[in-house]
Amino acid sequence: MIDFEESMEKLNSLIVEAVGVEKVYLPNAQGRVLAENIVAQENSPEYPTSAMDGYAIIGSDQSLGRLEIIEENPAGSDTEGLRVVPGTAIKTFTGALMPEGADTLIPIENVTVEGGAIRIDEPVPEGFSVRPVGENFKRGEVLVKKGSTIGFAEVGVMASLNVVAPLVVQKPKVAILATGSEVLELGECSDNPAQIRSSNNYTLEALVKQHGGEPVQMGSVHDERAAITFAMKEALRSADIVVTTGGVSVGDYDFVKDVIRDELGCDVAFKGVLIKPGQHIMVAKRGNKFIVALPGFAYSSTVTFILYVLPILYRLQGREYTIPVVTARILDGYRKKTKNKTEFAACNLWLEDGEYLCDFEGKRSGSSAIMTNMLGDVGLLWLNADEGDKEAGDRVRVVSLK
Ligand SMILES: Nc1nc2c(c(=O)[nH]1)N[C@H]1C(S)=C(S)[C@@H](COP(=O)(O)OP(=O)(O)OC[C@H]3O[C@@H](n4cnc5c(N)ncnc54)[C@H](O)[C@@H]3O)O[C@H]1N2
Ligand code: MOO
Repeated sequence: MIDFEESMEKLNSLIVEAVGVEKVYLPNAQGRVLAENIVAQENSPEYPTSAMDGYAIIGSDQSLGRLEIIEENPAGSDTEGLRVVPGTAIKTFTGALMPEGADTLIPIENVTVEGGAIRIDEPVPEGFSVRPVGENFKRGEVLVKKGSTIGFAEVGVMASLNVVAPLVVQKPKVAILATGSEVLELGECSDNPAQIRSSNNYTLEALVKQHGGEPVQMGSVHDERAAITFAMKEALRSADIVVTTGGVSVGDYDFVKDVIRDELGCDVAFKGVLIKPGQHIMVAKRGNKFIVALPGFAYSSTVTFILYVLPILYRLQGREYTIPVVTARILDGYRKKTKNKTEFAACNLWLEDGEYLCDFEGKRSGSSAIMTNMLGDVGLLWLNADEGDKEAGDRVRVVSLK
């Protein structure tokens, strides 16, 4: 077994070619990763524009006290031919272009209309309520950077630029296959008490979706060499990454590791890492496809997916990935379970008065089967192989899973 640091070096040195790009209709691009810089092709606004309902005037004319209303200028109308000359005002509404000659918008609340004129009740500073050219953005500015995840603001900014279909990164396909003769699929009837529900493949499907991949849900297969080989060959046909759970440790029915080596002829990057959970993890390549075999326990497969599959998934999208870590103060201490392994323990993690705090209240101890420890505001206390127990008040490193 190699140590955790070496496994990370080996993982990072794998060559990962980013998947392709595609154009997607803007409303459907939410959550996708942008594959181009979005550059403003115009100024916004392109012309000085009124920010209030009122009268377009020459600011210095307010000293005259009374200005003649010569025209009306609603939003969306062409201002060609409209011109404010000294002593006059053009009624102008929010969003309308400022007519030529005017430099100030006096709001309707600041004037009294008397016949065909306005009386200035409360003057405004020159330039008041006029949105200057390029207030929002200027031609040539990069407004949304390549690599950004498209959220509501990105959608809004692109819509304002008439970007109908931005170029986005294709979603890498991640095939997920659970193995185990004891596992039952969702909804499947049980015919003996030794069976358990398969949760791994659904946990991992959720993680794939959350991190920009397209899951290819393959369900589960029994611990049979031929069935595993068949399913993995199928998976390799369509997916960029094939993730399996179970069948990687030392039992007589743990065939996954053998199938990867012997039946599929993959190049194994590493098998076995000094970590808890997940020591039996295997990472391999076949051509430009990745095979990551995770241990069967629910907690182990989840943690190792986060540590070993997410970096590949991100790099396939052309994105950087580093394990998201915060420094927290531990409130109740932690007894390290291993002497020579890097340990990841599910803890509660929260922010209070600008400081991260963590504790183990409500967390169960036992085997790596315990998935309920991942519920709620969870983090992973990260202890290096050479670290020991942590006492209440210690500063610790925690992987943030928000
Ligand atoms: N003699 C040894 N026994 C074990 C060792 C070892 O080093 N020597 N390692 C233990 C560790 S650590 C782990 S982790 C597991 C990993 O074993 P496998 O990857 O071969 O996984 P399985 O044996 O197939 O399953 C382990 C466990 O997880 C349950 N499981 C399996 N699939 C699912 C699923 N889809 N959803 C939920 N739970 C699942 C399965 O029922 C088993 O209880 O090996 C230890 N043994
Ligand atoms: O690899 Mo196991 O996950 O330590 O229980």
